[in-house]
Amino acid sequence: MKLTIVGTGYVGLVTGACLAEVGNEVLCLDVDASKVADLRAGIMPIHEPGLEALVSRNQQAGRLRFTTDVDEAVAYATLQMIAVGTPPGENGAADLQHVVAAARQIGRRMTDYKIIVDKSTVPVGTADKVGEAIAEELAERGVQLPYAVVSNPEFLKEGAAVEDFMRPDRIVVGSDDERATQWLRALYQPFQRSHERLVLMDVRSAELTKYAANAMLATRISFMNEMANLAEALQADIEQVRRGIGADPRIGYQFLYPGVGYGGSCFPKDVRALRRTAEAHGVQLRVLEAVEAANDAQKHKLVIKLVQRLGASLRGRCIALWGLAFKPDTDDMREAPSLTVIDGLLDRGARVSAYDPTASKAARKLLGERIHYAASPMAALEGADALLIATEWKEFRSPDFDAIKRALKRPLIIDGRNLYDPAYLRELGFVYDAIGR
Ligand SMILES: NC(=O)c1ccc[n+]([C@@H]2O[C@H](COP(=O)([O-])OP(=O)(O)OC[C@H]3O[C@@H](n4cnc5c(N)ncnc54)[C@H](O)[C@@H]3O)[C@@H](O)[C@H]2O)c1
Ligand SMILES: O=c1ccn([C@@H]2O[C@H](COP(=O)(O)OP(=O)(O)O[C@H]3O[C@H](CO)[C@@H](O)[C@H](O)[C@H]3O)[C@@H](O)[C@H]2O)c(=O)[nH]1
Repeated sequence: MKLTIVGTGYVGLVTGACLAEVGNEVLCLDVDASKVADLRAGIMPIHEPGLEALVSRNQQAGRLRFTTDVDEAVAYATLQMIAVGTPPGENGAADLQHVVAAARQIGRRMTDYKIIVDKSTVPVGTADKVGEAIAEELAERGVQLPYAVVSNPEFLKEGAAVEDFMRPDRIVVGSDDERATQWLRALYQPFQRSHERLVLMDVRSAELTKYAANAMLATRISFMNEMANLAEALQADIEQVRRGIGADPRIGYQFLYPGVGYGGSCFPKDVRALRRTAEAHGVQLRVLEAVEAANDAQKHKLVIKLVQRLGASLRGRCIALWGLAFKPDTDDMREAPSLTVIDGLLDRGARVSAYDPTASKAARKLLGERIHYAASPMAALEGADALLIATEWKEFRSPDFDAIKRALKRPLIIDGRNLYDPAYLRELGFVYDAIGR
């Protein structure tokens, strides 16, 4: 099958490469000419495990191409998948300008039946807006052509995006058009050989499903962060509590890790956008209000703990920070909790020496030279008064604690990801503060 992907970011590029991998011919369109030039030259715009090899293999096989030419992209395929960004607008609602622009550029050029697939995360009613934008463009041209708008939200996680796409738990397709449904069923057939994964529903329900899923996961995290704060006050250990509740199959183990708050390009913006949607329809989402407030507070937790140890002013102090990316295995800095930690440290007069295996370049774009970017975990510790951990990269899990102790001015570790055994670290002579234990 031939298909066009509009927007070659995290979702568009992974979707394009994975759909090419199963034999489709995919043309990825982007307005960012330098991104397209890099991709053509084999340079990946993002760090995502397995992606580079996948892109390169399918490029070489001629199944995956990149372009900035909108005429070519619209003419290329019946299936036009929109995977452009939907960043938060002024009041937190999803900004749909890129989605609508993508729809208009299709409407302006199409000459036959098109299926427009919304893969971007978009509020309920967006498929109608996309349909209207296309209808307006067609009317302007004085032509009548058939088209369908389908909602097919994406559930991949950064850091595991290729794996998530290739082995989906479910594929949600919201369609009110039988012909379009059949196309989508055929497109996803290779991903459901062992059992049916397609969850078919109406368009509006599919749009809401995406937000409901992210809101539910964000709720679990904020709930656990609050339980962790309570565990600290009660001298209980949240890690033991986590195992105790996760064993209940009704609860399960996943997404129960307390930490420095959720970040990334999805949970914060999607929780906010869902709240705005609800407000616009006169519905109060009290739970999500609290989820967001709890998360905002949690992002300050590391600095609060540090201040409890070193005092309110951090002037003259150097603080080492391990981890900048919002989660491991990505270089994405969008809404990374580390940014709140860094602001808190700099505001109190500290110098920050940070190490991240992949995200330093992306962090530098946001922070410039306000912090020092160390070349290795150990280099970040030289002369530092304490070590803070914001991201659970694998390479931080089993460090040389003797070397850490020698490098730090005082043996103080404040761990926002509960990587180590508190009893063991105290035995080694560290002052070790974690989350909820
Ligand atoms: N990042 C994730 O893990 C993830 C997962 C699931 C869903 N989503 C959703 O998918 C959407 C895309 O997210 P992302 O992280 O991939 O965004 P991104 O910012 O990484 O990529 C978007 C791309 O679209 C391009 N673009 C913008 N307007 C365009 C146009 N008119 N024509 C062609 N290209 C255009 C941009 O240049 C950019 O390269 C968002 O709605 C997001 O919420 C993201
Ligand atoms: O137990 C947990 C799990 C996650 N997090 C944090 O939550 C954030 C989001 O993590 P994760 O969900 O793994 O990454 P994303 O790439 O943001 O993926 C989410 O957002 C995507 C975009 O909508 C969806 O497609 C995915 O299904 C959804 O998991 C990160 O800051 C994590 O550190 C925790 O604090 N505790």
